[in-house]
Amino acid sequence: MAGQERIVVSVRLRPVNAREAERGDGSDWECTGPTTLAFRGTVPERAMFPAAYTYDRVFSAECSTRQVYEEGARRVALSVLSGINSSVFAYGQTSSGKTYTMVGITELSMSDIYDYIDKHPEREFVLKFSAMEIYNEAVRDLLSTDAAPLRLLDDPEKGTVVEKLTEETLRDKGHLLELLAVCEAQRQIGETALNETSSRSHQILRLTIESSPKQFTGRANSSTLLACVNFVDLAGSERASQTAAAGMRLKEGSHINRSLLTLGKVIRQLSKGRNGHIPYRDSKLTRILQSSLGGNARTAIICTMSPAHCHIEQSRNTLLFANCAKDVVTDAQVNVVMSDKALVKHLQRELARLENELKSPGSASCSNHAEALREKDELIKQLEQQLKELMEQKDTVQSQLDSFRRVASEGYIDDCTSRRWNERNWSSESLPHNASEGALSSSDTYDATYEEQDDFGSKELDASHVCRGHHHNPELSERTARQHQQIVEDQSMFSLDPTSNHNSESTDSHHANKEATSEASEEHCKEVQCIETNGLRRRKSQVFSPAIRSYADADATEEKHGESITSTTDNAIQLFTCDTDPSSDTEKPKTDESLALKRCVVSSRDGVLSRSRSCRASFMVIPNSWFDNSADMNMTPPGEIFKYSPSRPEKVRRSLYTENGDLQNDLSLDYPVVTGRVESDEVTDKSTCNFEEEGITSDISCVAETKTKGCTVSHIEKNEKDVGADSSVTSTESPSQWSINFEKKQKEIIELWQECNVSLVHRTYFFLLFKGDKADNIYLEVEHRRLSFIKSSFSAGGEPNATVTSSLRNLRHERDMLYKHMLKKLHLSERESLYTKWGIDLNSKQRRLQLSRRIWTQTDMEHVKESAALVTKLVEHLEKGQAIKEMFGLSFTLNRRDDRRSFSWVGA
Ligand SMILES: Nc1ncnc2c1ncn2[C@@H]1O[C@H](COP(=O)(O)OP(=O)(O)OP(=O)(O)O)[C@@H](O)[C@H]1O
Repeated sequence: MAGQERIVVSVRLRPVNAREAERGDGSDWECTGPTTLAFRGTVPERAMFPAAYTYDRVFSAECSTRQVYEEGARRVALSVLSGINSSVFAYGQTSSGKTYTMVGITELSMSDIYDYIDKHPEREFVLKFSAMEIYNEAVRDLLSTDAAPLRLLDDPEKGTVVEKLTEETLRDKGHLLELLAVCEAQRQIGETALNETSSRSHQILRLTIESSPKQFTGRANSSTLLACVNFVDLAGSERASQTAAAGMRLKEGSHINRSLLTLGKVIRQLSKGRNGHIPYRDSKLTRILQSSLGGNARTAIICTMSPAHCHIEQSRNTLLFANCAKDVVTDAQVNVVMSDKALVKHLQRELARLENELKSPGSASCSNHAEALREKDELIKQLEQQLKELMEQKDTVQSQLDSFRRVASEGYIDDCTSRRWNERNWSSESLPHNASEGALSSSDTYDATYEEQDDFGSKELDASHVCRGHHHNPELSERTARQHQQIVEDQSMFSLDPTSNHNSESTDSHHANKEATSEASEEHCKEVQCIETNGLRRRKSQVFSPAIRSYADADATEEKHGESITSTTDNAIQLFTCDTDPSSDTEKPKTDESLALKRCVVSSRDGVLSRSRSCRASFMVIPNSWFDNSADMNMTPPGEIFKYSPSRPEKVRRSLYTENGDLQNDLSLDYPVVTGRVESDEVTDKSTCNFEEEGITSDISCVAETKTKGCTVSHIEKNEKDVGADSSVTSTESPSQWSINFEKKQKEIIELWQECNVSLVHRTYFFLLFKGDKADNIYLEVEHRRLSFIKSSFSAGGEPNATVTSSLRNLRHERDMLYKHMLKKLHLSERESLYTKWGIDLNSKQRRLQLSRRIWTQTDMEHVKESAALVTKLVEHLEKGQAIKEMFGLSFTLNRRDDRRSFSWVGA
């Protein structure tokens, strides 16, 4: 588009004027082609000059000014519209037609420029016009009446500028014509011998054009173009002597020549290249036109000639000048105004436009804006309303949450805990000790509810809710029922909450444990609910031993207080509050809700089973349900579970077996059934292992050992003798048959453990505890049925349910816990040995994790034994209570006044 290019040089011959014709001075020049001018004259020195001259274009006398313009100047002149500076010169001797040509070219250019503007409405054009005259090396403003010469200033960016030069912004084309007329009038005109209207000055008409897009379409398209075009009508180039001027005219000629001579020098120098000094500053003319002469401009020079023979010398000079000019190279560039400036201008225009619109309220755009504002106002109102509603909902929920938390953390739990503790005290004081302990039925373990909620407070809340019977927020009933509906299906429903029946430190330790308990332990800390039947309660007092009667008496007392006993049908199942605080009689659950909550219950037909008093069980106790024949199972160390009283077995038997010696039908119910344990003080005192005296062992073996410490086996065996044929389960089997049955049952249980995702510690505990003793049959039987029930609940609905998911999660938590303990409990050598033994690459990553994931994953006996041994190893040296919290939330508490201490089955 632009760049280095040569000055466009053309030559125009004017016609022979009348004066020349009168002298018979014919034309010596002939345009032999569009670009060639040939000398046809006859002169002696002809051989010294070229016969033909070639330029970009030569125009004969017959050519019109329009043709000269279009073919010799138009492209250059209109470059200004593209942001390129341009200049059109007329060079020639006086009376050769310079003014005649330039006037025409200027007008035509202006016309084309306005046409262009009209054809480009998308852009905005600003035209400014200025005119100056260089006369006797003085610059004068042709648009000003002030004849004072103007100074030339050097601007770093613009180059040479004429100080205080008038610059008129053109309104339209007519305005321009007016100004041109003014310039014509202002130009110094002096009559010479050659040209009666000879221009004695150099005239420069300058049109500056700035254009920019009217609409802002991005910074890339927002550039403003700024350029100027100079129309230069030089004074005559003839020598001063030739003008026959004298005096004032002589002076004019010398100045004229000075500028012209400098112009010639500059052109000649430029034609040779830019290496040498270019004497721009030697004259006003060359200073002002510096950029047009070899600078950032596109230039056209039209050399005018008189064809008359008498002007042959001047004509040759003109042609020599033209020859030099055509070798001059300029470097035209598009002048782009900085985009930021253009942007500012655009924004200013946009601001002005908007201001105008605002001043005109009825305008369409203003109407649109008003509509938009109304819509936005509506939207804001709607959003504000929504926000208000949301805030109200938030406040409501927050209030409820606060209430729940308050109830859970302060009221219910504390009440519940204290009531439990009070109850224990109360029971201990008002009832024979074992009655209060034995009053709790292992059936509770099946009532264990497993809160699936993550929120500990919520769990606590519901726990307390159940514990307190119906001393609760009625709004929670439905929710609690739903939760229990799910919870009870969970394997963890067999969990017993370790916090429920803690020792004398229970309340404090409960809260302390709450904080210290890990997530896993929280998962394992579950609530249980106590459900029993009226029939059971009623028959209990008739069938059980005095100790039981004592308990029944306590129940009677409770009933007297209106507590939880629902007088419905025998089959009616009632939710029973865990903590039978007489003071909370009025807070007992309603029968309907009890029914809604029932899942794992003791049937009313199970009239011989002891009633449950314990509402809380912990994880490991479910299984323990079957040796948890004690109502205070969760307050009893594992070993004590087996401390059947010599005087009690019959009642135990009766609670487990029908009169025919068969297991109670309850054991074959769909609901898991647990046996009850009832102890008398006397029996307990005699049979219960004294953990303090004996120093409770700190590993799982203690359980087995305890079991064999004459607390259970001998009594059971004795019981069997007592019961005799009544115990069909065992009495009908020979030792060898029992051994076979045991292995078969054990194998099935192991399989069921795997299928039911039973706690690994429970498996270990159970596996190590029951190794084939004949008296264990009942436990095996109950465990088997319990697991069968769980398995059936797993597949209820034909697909895995939440219970399965929950059990798997718990199992994973337990594995994680074992994984964590590996590092603490196993030396590196032990671990490496285990890795090798269990087929884990010693170099593999997550070796411990792999190991934890493989424990109890198979059912072959070898794997089971190894798994049990490993689990035992991992949990054996735990600090007192730690296992409870972190693994099982299990605490067997010796709930005796003289032996109130927390006991973990994994060690004290
Ligand atoms: N191509 C042309 N056709 C017809 N007439 C012309 C042509 N060129 C010039 N003339 C006439 O010649 C006369 C002198 O022309 P002009 O004034 O333009 O010369 P000039 O070069 O400007 O002289 P000066 O330098 O003295 O001003 C004018 O009367 C003009 O009308």
